[in-house]
Amino acid sequence: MSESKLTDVTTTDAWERLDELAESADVDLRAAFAEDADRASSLTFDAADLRVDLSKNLVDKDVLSALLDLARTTGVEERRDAMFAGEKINVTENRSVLHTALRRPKGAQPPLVVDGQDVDKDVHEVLDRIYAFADKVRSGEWTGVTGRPIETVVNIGIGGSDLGPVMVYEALKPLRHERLTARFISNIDPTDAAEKLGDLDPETTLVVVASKTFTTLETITNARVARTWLLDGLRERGAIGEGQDAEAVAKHFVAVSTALDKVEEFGIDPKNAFGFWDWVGGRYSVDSAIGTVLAVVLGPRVFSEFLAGFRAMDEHFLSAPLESNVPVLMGLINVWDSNFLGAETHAVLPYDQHLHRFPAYLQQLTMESNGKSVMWDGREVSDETGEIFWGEPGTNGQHAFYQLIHQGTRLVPCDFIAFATPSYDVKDGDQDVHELFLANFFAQTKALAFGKTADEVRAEGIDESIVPARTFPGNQPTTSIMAPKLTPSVLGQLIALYEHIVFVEGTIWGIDSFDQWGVELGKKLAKDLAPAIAGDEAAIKAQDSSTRSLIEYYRANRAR
Ligand SMILES: O=P(O)(O)OC[C@H]1O[C@](O)(CO)[C@@H](O)[C@@H]1O
Repeated sequence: MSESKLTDVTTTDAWERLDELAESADVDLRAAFAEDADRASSLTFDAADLRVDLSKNLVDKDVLSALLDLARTTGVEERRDAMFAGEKINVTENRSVLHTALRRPKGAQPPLVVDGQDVDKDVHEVLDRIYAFADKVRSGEWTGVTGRPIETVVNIGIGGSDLGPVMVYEALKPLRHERLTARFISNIDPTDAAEKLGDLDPETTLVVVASKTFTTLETITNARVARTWLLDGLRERGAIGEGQDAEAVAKHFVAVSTALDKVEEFGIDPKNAFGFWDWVGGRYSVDSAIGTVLAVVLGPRVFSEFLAGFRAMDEHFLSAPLESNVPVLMGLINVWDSNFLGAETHAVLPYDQHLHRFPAYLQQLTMESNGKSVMWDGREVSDETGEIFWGEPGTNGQHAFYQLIHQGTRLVPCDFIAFATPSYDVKDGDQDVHELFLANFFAQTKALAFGKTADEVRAEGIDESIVPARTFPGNQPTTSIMAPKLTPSVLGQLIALYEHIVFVEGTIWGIDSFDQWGVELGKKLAKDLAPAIAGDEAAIKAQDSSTRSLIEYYRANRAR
């Protein structure tokens, strides 16, 4: 997208209209549902296998029509098509943004060729290699250096090289190979590696070092720690002798990266490395080779169903008209809530224990993507960007923070996610426990939308003095997302849905959702601070007084 095409969205007619509507319109959900018997059906949409009910949001026909104008004015469809075609829409890094190419089926037409690169061919070559490797590990043909089959796959990565794999593993764990489990080391806090490796048997452990850049301090440090752990462990039990380190590393370490030269420098055989490309952002990479741990433990069939799910949502995003395009509508409603109604945060509340890491995954996807204050032409934005995402699975959250959503002073839009069929059929006597669980899901969005009036409270004979405390204002916006079951495909659909929501919001705000310069300064400073922490007096003196005194506290209190 050329700079000249970028108009500050806040200067557009659509924005002005939305400002007016926010001043004048006061959508009352009780009244809106009472007046329009078709509200639920007209605001419920299907996208692939997802049923998405937007009717409990604070929108009416005028608001939606102005929001759709905003999407047209800001060229959401044109920029979407540019992204899928491989145009360099990541302007600050001069890169294409092609995570959607990772899930194109073999033989998709027309083929995707970008800058002379046959993207489809490259994607499927890597996928085929990953699947062949996964099959070998799963069948027991690939063994550790002592000939024993692999039992634990340890993924070492951070950010996008961790959050996606761990979230998907947790979500689909019942589908894992019966011999294989996965563990995930991400934090440079030595506790993480110590606890995750401590009780493992090096003879049956395979380490996947996952890093797009292969320079990330946490990952490279943890990979070295794991290599030392592996070699020491094998030596201690006499499993390897002098000169066998490289052989052991070759059987127990594989790597995933865009920087295959650095993988080799680290000592991992490039034969055991799976590549991807700079046009896959870290937080958009779970469906690239970064998912190798998943292909191994869950299997190639599960992984390909997962990819097909992403693709199904991509097709919806590409082809549905704006008026029924779910990622577009959800992105627009998020803009309405945060820029016009003053919502400061956005909760995502999955009613499925297997999705317990989904909110953490979405935090990186949404906040690293859209936490920006300059537009892609370098000018400062004129209004808020980047929603703050947070959440926990239901029903746990109900007993923790829902009070604030129901009766606090803030507007907290919530996405509720649930599945018709549970992973486990459990009965409490005659009671289907999943039905109890879903009763909570339905009850919460109902209570948030319609509340409980003072008269309804009084009608229950409540003492007048506590009627205000027991009244629920309602009118809290929610979106309900349901699907038949949490399958690999449905999970892929959900992830792609949020990827595209982020894209829509970023396009409207005119920001580059695909860079992450904001994390660079801290990374650099951490490296620069190392000498001061190690006791270099000159380096300590060079610090500001607060940092200096914190380092001095550390040095005085570190027990060894
Ligand atoms: O995969 P890498 O290169 O190790 O990076 C890990 C993560 O670090 C970040 O660059 C941010 O620090 C993320 O965007 C990325 O997912």
